[in-house]
Amino acid sequence: MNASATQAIDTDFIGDDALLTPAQLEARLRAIGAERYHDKHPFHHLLHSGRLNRGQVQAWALNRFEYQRCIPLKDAALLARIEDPQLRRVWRQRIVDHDGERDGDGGIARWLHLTDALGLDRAMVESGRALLPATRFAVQAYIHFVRERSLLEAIASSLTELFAPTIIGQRVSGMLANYDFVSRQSLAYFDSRLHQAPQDADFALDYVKRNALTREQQDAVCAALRFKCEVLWSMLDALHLAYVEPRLIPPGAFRPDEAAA
Ligand SMILES: O=C(O)c1cc(C(=O)O)c2c(n1)C(=O)C(=O)c1cc(C(=O)O)[nH]c1-2
Repeated sequence: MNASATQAIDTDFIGDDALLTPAQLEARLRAIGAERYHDKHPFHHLLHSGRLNRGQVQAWALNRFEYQRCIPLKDAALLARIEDPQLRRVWRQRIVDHDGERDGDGGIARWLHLTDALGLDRAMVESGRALLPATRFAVQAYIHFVRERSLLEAIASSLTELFAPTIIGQRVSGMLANYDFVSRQSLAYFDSRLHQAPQDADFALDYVKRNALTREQQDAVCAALRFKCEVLWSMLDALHLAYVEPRLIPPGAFRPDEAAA
């Protein structure tokens, strides 16, 4: 689909209530990402273009760890509600990807290599005690959404991953080019995500296209993706307000100047 076709779709107002074809549903989902994914957030542009200092990058990695830590919790909540063994078999791989098969393996461990490499204290990172309150609330909102909504909406809420490979590619090349305190090795987390995210997203997209069989379900799928874009967006809003401008760091949250060695 070309860019003008993407922009032509109003992602909030969906005119009539006719059933969409699977291709039309996919086009709507892609239009939501094109408009609302967190690659449009100013904090991401600052991060990728080298305009953050080490303390600000530390704050990003520390807060993103909360998202990483909770992804397997939300996938376990989702898994617990799947009746179909075949679907459960596919979905459980997401938990393995994050937790690994043994200590030191998997996405969470790789994210901790990044926070280590950035000079953050591992116990502080793992404790979550220096998180921004809004990070905590956004991540919890995602877990609650997956627990409480229909399985179809829960699966649809993972569809932000459709848009992740592009931003990950930009992030890795941008951070390597622009920060001398970031090495290829410390960004190893993203190497795995580059092949995991498309597999996960393609599977979830195919699932929602085959299972959203009424217009109401199709609208619910679109709303789930909008919700998830808001989760990611609000996490970056919080980072921007606390660490870029107006530098309003909440009480108890990470203070870069003190921690940056
Ligand atoms: O780096 C990113 O921008 C980014 C975005 C997303 C996303 O779009 O939700 C995920 C990830 N990374 C990621 O690493 C990850 O494991 C992940 C799991 C999920 C999910 O909703 O199940 N999203 C994402």
